[in-house]
Amino acid sequence: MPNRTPERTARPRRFLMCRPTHFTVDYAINPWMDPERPTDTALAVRQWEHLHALYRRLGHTVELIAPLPGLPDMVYTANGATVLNGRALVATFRHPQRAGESDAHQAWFRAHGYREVRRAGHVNEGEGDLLVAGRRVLAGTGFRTDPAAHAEARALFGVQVLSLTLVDPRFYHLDTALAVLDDDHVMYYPAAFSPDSQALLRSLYPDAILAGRADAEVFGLNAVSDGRNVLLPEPARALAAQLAEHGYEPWPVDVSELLKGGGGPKCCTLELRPA
Ligand SMILES: CN(C)C(=N)NCCC[C@H](N)C(=O)O
Repeated sequence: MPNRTPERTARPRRFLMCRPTHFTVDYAINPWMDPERPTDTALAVRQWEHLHALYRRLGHTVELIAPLPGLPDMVYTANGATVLNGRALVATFRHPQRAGESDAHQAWFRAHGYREVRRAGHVNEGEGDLLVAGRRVLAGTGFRTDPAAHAEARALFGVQVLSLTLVDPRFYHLDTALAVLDDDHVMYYPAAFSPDSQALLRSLYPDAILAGRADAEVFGLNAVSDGRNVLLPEPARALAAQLAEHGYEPWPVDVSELLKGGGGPKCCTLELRPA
């Protein structure tokens, strides 16, 4: 715990979300998905609506992309692109089941005046693996995004891109194991990373909040921060308490239905960073 709790400041954000109208789990591309387990689309929609309303209540702007039939994972907009300084690097998905989402995102960014919209030339699952942290991008690899995509992001965005290797298949995207809290503060679950990546994270963020296994396993790190308010899955109670000790305001949200697809609040939220 810090000696003096710092004052945290919220910055209004612009997010892209997709209503889970067609949400279901009828294939398994991550260890959380079980097509045998029933899903309740109406409940997923209610949980999503609560998340959407909470962003608006906290003063954020939410834009919407239309859900398409046959793309049940489209609710996880974080995977559709990475957007920085008005440039959108649109995802190229590892699994064919999600490939159709790339066209939908590309069309959305083109229609909304982004100054550069580029389709990734390598497997790149958007903000699932490329997290903007101030003037750098933290980039995950190991299960989904190809390391070559990190170099492509560096070239397009012109910022430092640091590669981090994930080693536990349950934490298959970087945003399941690490959340950016503000430009220079993060929280993460060390065991999800290779020893080299753990050492890099320790040196970059000596005052990071370290999540325990129980909180990581309920997707507590799949969180969205505006610099002060942090939305995270409701069962991650110890992590919420750690956030409060560090001056953040935790907002527990019930995303139990959306977790059946292997995604939480962050997965449902792509940050748009205009020029
Ligand atoms: C935090 N995560 C993992 C995300 N950013 N996205 C969720 C993607 C879920 C989808 N069924 C898949 O496996 O691709």
